[in-house]
Amino acid sequence: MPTEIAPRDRLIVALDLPGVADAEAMITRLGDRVTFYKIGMELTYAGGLGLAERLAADGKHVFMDLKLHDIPTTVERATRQIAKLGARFLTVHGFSQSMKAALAGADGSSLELLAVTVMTSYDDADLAAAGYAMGVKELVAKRAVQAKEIGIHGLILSPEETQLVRPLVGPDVQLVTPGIRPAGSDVGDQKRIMTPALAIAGGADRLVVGRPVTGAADPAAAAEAIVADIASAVALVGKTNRS
Ligand SMILES: O=C(O)c1cc(=O)[nH]c(=O)n1[C@@H]1O[C@H](COP(=O)(O)O)[C@@H](O)[C@H]1O
Repeated sequence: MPTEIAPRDRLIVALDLPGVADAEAMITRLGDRVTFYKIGMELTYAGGLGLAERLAADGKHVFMDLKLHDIPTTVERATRQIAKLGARFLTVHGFSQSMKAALAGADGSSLELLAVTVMTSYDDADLAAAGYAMGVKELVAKRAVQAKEIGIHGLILSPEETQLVRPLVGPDVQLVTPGIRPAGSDVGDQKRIMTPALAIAGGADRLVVGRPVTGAADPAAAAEAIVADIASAVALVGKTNRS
């Protein structure tokens, strides 16, 4: 795990909110505590592209979570448009055609691509129902290796798979994990989850957190508590690595 990423920059808050005004109110409440925001499908379809540009211009890191997957020409051309927003990350589903096309579309820009391996709301039974002849761990590992070979910058996976995947992809591929649940928080529709500290201790580089922050009575306090957990886990991992 690269210890040079500041603990605060490891928290990515998912702005899964119904409108730009709601998102702006949340960003104001969170203030300097949060440096990295994810804009997904809900907010994008509610007019969030302008907000993405404004956030990037204001110096925040922006993660466009649009999970591209289509014929290669469409993915490449969509990626080329998204690269103009000034965002740092974009998700693409971890299929070879889509990953290669997104890389071609991002060429010449600073956009980094994250390949979604297996959604954190899926377990082995969900994969079997969708016709896959392998379980979550095997499919995550297979897609991680393909993504690395293609030259993708990072992976979306659950914290349950980081220790399996890190040796397969080496130190330079960023491991970004949703499925984060501070102890005692609602699991909701997530199936593969872990606390912030355990996720970092297990080798996640950055954590995506939505409802545990945006649905908290005090989102700023919730974000600050997660950053504190991340900082303690990073310190612990640093000590273990040195010993
Ligand atoms: O690509 C993602 O960000 C993503 C992939 C995945 O496998 N699971 C997953 O939960 N996400 C996103 O991460 C966020 C998690 O939100 P919470 O469950 O509210 O913390 C949501 O915005 C999801 O769309």
